[in-house]
Amino acid sequence: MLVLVVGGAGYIGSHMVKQLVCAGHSVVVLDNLSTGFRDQARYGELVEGDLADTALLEQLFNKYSFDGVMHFAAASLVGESMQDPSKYYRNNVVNTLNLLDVMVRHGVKNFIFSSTAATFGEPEYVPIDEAHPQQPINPYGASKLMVERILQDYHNAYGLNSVCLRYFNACGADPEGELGECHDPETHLIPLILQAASGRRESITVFGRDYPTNDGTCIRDYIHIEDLCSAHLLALRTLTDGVQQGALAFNLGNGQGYSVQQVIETVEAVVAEDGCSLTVKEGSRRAGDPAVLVADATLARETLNWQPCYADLKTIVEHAWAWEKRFLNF
Ligand SMILES: O=c1ccn([C@@H]2O[C@H](COP(=O)(O)OP(=O)(O)O[C@H]3O[C@H](CO)[C@H](O)[C@H](O)[C@H]3O)[C@@H](O)[C@H]2O)c(=O)[nH]1
Repeated sequence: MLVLVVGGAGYIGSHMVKQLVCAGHSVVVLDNLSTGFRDQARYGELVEGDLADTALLEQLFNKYSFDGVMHFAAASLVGESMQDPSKYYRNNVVNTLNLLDVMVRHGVKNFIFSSTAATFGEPEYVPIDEAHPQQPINPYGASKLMVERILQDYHNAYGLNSVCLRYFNACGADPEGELGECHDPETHLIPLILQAASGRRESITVFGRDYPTNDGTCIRDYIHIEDLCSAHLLALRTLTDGVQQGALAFNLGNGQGYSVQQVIETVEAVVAEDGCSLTVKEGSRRAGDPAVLVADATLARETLNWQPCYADLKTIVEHAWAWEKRFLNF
């Protein structure tokens, strides 16, 4: 297969490109390297640019006959989306429309879209399955839900087949240590704790201990990047093989929640093996954080035959720590 991976130099996209190449597929990466890194684009052919550039998209689709497109490029900071919704609707919705319209014009029918648990908003029940109401509470979640709805209409009108994969908490790193998480700024819990352990950051702050959970800290469903990527590959295959058609959507998580406190304790245990420790500070709640977010991913397991390999948080943290350790002089 020849696959276009948009945002293929970012955290999730770069792992996806490696997995596609290792599975014997050819990949063209489109990335403007604003959040992606040249160093992360070590597989596939890199084209620098973004989805706002429709002339570039036309050129790419004229040059290559893609079997499918995977779209990872998005702005994804909840807080920023409240301050600057225009950026989110333009980047995540308008630019995605540019891509979809080029696909339709060139008859490319298979599309895999990075969606998010944020499309559900405040959970009415957990674990969250696909039947859960989607009522996003921030522009980031709303922008992703808009694309989910657009994809349904594009299937009905233009026969575009798509799979939306709603990530819970993506984490971990390439088990071979070649790729990992490098957001700037970093906002995600596991890399922040690891940076506190490696000395790149002074401390980690717990955002609230007064949630209605066992230890008072928020619970999340941490899903290894490799498992996320394997679901994408299965999703693409189910479309290209003609097994499934339509505008599909699946929730992706392990179905097991860990509290912030449990994550900190797991990291402490892993980094202690290298003689490292960290300073934990107490903070107040972060606006917009639900107490518990856990996925019911039964549909993905049954429909795509998806079998995540890394349900154990310690292994996830070990892979992320191996990546973080390149900043230490070990
Ligand atoms: O310094 C920190 C950072 C995070 N947390 C806590 O750790 C948990 C996880 O926070 P992350 O920021 O790592 O992840 P989120 O659950 O907020 O974010 C996830 O869900 C979001 C939508 O809800 C977006 O999709 C985002 O990209 C995805 O990682 C939350 O309870 C948060 O309050 C802290 O206590 N301290």
